[in-house]
Amino acid sequence: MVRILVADAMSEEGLAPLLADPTIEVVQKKVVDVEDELDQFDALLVRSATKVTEQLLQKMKNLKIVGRAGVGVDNIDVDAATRYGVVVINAPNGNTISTAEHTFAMMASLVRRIPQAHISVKSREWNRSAFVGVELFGKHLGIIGFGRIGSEVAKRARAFGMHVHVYDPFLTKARAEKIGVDVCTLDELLAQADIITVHTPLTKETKGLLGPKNLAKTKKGVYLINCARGGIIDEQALISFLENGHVAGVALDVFEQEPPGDHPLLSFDNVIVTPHLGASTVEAQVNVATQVAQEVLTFLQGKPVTSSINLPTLSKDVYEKIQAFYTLARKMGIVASQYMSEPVQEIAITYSGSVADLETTFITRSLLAGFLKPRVASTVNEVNAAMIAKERGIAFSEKFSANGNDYNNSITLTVYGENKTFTMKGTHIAHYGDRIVHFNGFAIDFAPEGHLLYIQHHDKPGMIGKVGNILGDHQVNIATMQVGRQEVGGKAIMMLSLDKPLDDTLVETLEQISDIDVVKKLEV
Ligand SMILES: NC(=O)C1=CN([C@@H]2O[C@H](COP(=O)(O)OP(=O)(O)OC[C@H]3O[C@@H](n4cnc5c(N)ncnc54)[C@H](O)[C@@H]3O)[C@@H](O)[C@H]2O)C=CC1
Ligand SMILES: O=C(O)C(=O)COP(=O)(O)O
Repeated sequence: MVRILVADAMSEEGLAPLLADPTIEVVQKKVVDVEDELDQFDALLVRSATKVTEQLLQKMKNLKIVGRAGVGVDNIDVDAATRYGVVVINAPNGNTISTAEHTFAMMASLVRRIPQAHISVKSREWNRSAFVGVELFGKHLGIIGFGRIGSEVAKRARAFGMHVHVYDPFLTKARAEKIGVDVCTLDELLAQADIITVHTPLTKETKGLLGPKNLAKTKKGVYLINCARGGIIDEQALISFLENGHVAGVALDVFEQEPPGDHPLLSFDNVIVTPHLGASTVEAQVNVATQVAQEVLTFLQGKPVTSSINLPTLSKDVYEKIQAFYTLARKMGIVASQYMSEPVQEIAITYSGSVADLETTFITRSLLAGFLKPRVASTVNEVNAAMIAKERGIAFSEKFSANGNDYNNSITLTVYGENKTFTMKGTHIAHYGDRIVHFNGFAIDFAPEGHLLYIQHHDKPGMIGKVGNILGDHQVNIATMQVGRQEVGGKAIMMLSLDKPLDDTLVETLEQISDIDVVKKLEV
């Protein structure tokens, strides 16, 4: 039974596919209420309230995936999740419209002082002259961060007859032209805008982006809006610029600390606030919960997820094309790691023929995961394989060749160890399966599966018989056997597939046969 912890409030309608699955148990409780069972969950679904820290990840020993029903993953320690091999996914566009609409609602409320007027009338006052606002029409709106939400805000601003100026260092000219906005530098935006709204993620670069220096570059009487993340507008600087009257008003949906408690900003009459409500609509909540529920289900079925933060993203089509090579690569990694039972400095992978045209990042990670699995105690998978390889000082590289060298496709793996180098080549043949066609300098043809026994020996009559007799005497049945040699009477190899794993003592017995140089058990 798969167990999923839904730690923040989420739409039941969105979670329906998980709730309806009889193989899944969904527990809808806060983390603090399931402290004793944390190691029993396979998946964790959160919004922004639950902090997915390294400590929590450590406790959730069985966790495979974290689903963020929303956009921002700043409440999740993605690096730690990656290290632990936990996939992190989000629902990037389910709440875009709701947040853009909320931003607009805040903008209109801010310039027309609707919250203040509302409180006044509710207090039985009728003070029309105290609430004279300004129009949005004809005003210059500066949008910092022109992604999904920023661009939806721009569309609405244009409908209101506003001039839209955009600053986003990652925005391509082509996209800006298509949407028809004025792309400018941050300084230009700060100097021109009557209203500034921020729609970036919270990163090292955007933290305090509107701090004392940049706020000083804004027009006197500017209005500011933050429906993205607390801290993009520096709260201390904001207080100073409100106190000196430079900033005419502020609308905040988000805070550096949430909830903000008794924050000084809350004392200003011209600061209007909501408790992180950007995504809080029925529609957005159904959208984001549906997206993460579907993705988690897909993931638990062993299929590729499309909105992962720490995995290469694959479409279903691409996944279907790479799946065979993904499996072949994994097996090659497992075999190579056991054969090269020594410290390794570099792994070079060459993709040839049809596989060279595919998205190979995932295939490479699969190979690395296979290679590292016997060497590391912790979970290793596609999520953290590249990171673990780097941590262990194992460099890896990919090369591509259009020519498959007699094969429609092939993956050649070269492992550089401290004392030796090992090469193997594998191919995937439709309706036949995975085959290793070169092994350690020998042409051969075997399936990388099950209990394999590799023997390197001198090409002499009777060698196969000697091995066969010993295995037979110990009730070990040989399922298949492939042989290869470099030249008559030279070095030769046998690759045996056995019906059961071999005891180490038997390996030692085989090693003692004269003319046998190497015996390796390879378990795939
Ligand atoms: N208040 C709420 O309830 C919600 C808040 N959000 C927040 O809104 C923000 C935007 O979300 P989306 O538009 O979906 O994200 P997005 O990823 O589509 O857009 C972010 C944009 O910011 C730009 N950017 C990154 N660094 C920048 C920098 N230093 N200066 C200027 N631009 C920069 C990126 O190029 C990108 O175009 C996020 O912080 C998200 O967490 C999202 C949904 C709901
Ligand atoms: O999606 C986002 O980034 C949000 O900020 C929404 O947060 P929430 O899911 O409403 O806690």
